[in-house]
Amino acid sequence: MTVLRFDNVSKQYPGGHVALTDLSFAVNRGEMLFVTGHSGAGKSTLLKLIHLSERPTRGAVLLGERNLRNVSGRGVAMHRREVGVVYQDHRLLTDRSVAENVALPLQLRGLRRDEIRKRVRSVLDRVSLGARAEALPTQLSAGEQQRVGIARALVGEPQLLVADEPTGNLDPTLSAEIMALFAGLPERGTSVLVASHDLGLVKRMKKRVLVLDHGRLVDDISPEELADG
Ligand SMILES: Nc1ncnc2c1ncn2[C@@H]1O[C@H](COP(=O)(O)OP(=O)(O)OP(=O)(O)O)[C@@H](O)[C@H]1O
Repeated sequence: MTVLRFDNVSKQYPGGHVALTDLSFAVNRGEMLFVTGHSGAGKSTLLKLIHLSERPTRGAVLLGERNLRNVSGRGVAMHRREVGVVYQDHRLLTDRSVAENVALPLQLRGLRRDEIRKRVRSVLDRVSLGARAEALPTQLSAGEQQRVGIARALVGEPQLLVADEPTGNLDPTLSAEIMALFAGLPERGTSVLVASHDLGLVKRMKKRVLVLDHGRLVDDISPEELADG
């Protein structure tokens, strides 16, 4: 089953810069893949089209059956419930505890307090932070902070998780830990799309890799090809 599809997508920013040209690919349910490429290749732009921070100039982006062109107003918030986003700088609220940060998306949806507590506890256990629920983000290590960001993106049980350079600020050991966490998500049905310019890290994961070059999709490497290499 296809979760995400790009059909001949191009993106030109106001001012004329062409960030993506005629991009087509599909992501299956429970698939993990990377998008890589040099700085400015268009990785962040691709992710922004998925969580509707940007719109394509041409072509169509579909989440399941839904063409995102037809999503606007309140539909944007609804759409973002189905797409979890992890940022490099994790964007946590520093005056709220770990548990409060993770609870936020569910509070915005108006879930009951006991339901929120249950879900937050469960997702913090999944990222091995059950014991740090009451800590403030500033009391955590960089890797732990990133795991809180991941928990916040997962707590709403999105069908797709997108992450933009999620290990950009982490050392190699912590980066590998975070990647292992992502790699476990597809087992539970969540598809994962990670943008990273760290080719060494990407290759070690032996997952599908989309390669962008100046906004064009120049390679779509299967896990089998990487396993052979
Ligand atoms: N809001 C914007 N307005 C105009 N041009 C933009 C805008 N955002 C990005 N660009 C340009 O589009 C191109 C692709 O940018 P994008 O951020 O998608 O690349 P990237 O592969 O994520 O790069 P990096 O690895 O450095 O984050 C770049 O040339 C960038 O300068």
